[in-house]
Amino acid sequence: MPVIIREAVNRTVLNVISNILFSEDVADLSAPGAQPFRGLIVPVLEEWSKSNVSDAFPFLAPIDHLFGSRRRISIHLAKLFNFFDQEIVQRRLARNGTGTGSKKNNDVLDILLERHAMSKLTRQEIITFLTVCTFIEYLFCLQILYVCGMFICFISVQDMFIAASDTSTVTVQWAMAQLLRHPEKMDKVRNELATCLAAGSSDFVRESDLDNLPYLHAVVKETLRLHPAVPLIPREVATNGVSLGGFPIPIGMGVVVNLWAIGRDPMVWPQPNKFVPERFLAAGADEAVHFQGKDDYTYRPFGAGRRVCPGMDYALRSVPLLLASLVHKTEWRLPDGMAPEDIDLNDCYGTVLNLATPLGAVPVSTV
Ligand code: HEM
Repeated sequence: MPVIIREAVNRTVLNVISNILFSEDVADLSAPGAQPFRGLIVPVLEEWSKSNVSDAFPFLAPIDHLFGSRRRISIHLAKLFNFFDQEIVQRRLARNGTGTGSKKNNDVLDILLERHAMSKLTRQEIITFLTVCTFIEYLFCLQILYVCGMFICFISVQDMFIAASDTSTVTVQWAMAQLLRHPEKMDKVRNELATCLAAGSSDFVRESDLDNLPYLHAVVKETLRLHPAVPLIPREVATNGVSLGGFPIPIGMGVVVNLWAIGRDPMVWPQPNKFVPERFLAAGADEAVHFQGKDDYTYRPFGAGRRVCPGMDYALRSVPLLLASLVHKTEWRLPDGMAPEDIDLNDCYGTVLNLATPLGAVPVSTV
């Protein structure tokens, strides 16, 4: 039975976030079908991505608040708030010694409750913080303001959209699709992992192993070059005297930076449409095509400047770790009758750049 890679990775990503926040898994990796926690998030994101009449006619905002998606969002958010409120209640009971579970978990909730005990944070502020942390992987147009020495977060939904899907998940999915399409590259990743982990005592890939897995990182880099999760970045020209390709761009004009096209520029990348992780291993290549770039802008899958992706460092640890965990000691086979070249690498662009056809593969344990 094929596993839908995107679904499995997405559940794992959710569990990573929930464990950082309150030391619990919120998604069941083995249960098929809809997940209760995801069921709390997805309706909010769906409503967020819909247009409101007041987007075009701001004076009609009161009507949206009464009948539009803003009203439905508050109903869905109330359910999520209630979920976090229960988490707070249970943790406080455990800390008082009257509930079950561990008294101290050294997670974000513990830190927030300590601030609460010092009267530096209200319960509602804790709930707001947990909610924003949950969405931060999903949200794209968002601003975080720091108020009163503690985070109070306001989400500013711009007039475009909310990313209802998550960047790390699609990147892992693209990497798996390319590795299954190129079995010889998959073998290289697996051999590198086997060699690296044979030197240690663990069967599991750990974050500390990542420093010894250059080919794995090259695969992630090549995946981001060909399939940047966020392919288009909107910007507004902020100064006078800007020109692009000889055309003057007036101040205030909107421009769109096309990371997808930059990654496939034949002037920069030989055989631009081919999946060749080795190009990132050539002598000096790593220096020249580092994510932060040099002075040129030939490789910027996380954007650039003041608005550069703040999740970059986290993504550059979590994406390789997720990918390595998927392929280490598990062989992935394509569904019966499917050849590597049958994998559909066409993309579709909604809020992130996704595979048009979800990737399914059959895991076979090699332990
Ligand atoms: C492979 C994974 C990821 C990719 C390819 C990616 C890519 C990007 C890109 C291209 C931008 C726009 C940057 C710009 O405007 O110059 C961005 C913005 C952003 N990313 Fe990521 N991202 C990833 C993962 C993450 C993660 C894991 C988080 C949070 C934990 C995150 C949070 C954000 C936020 C909050 C912004 C908006 C920053 C702003 O507008 O000031 N991203 N990301």
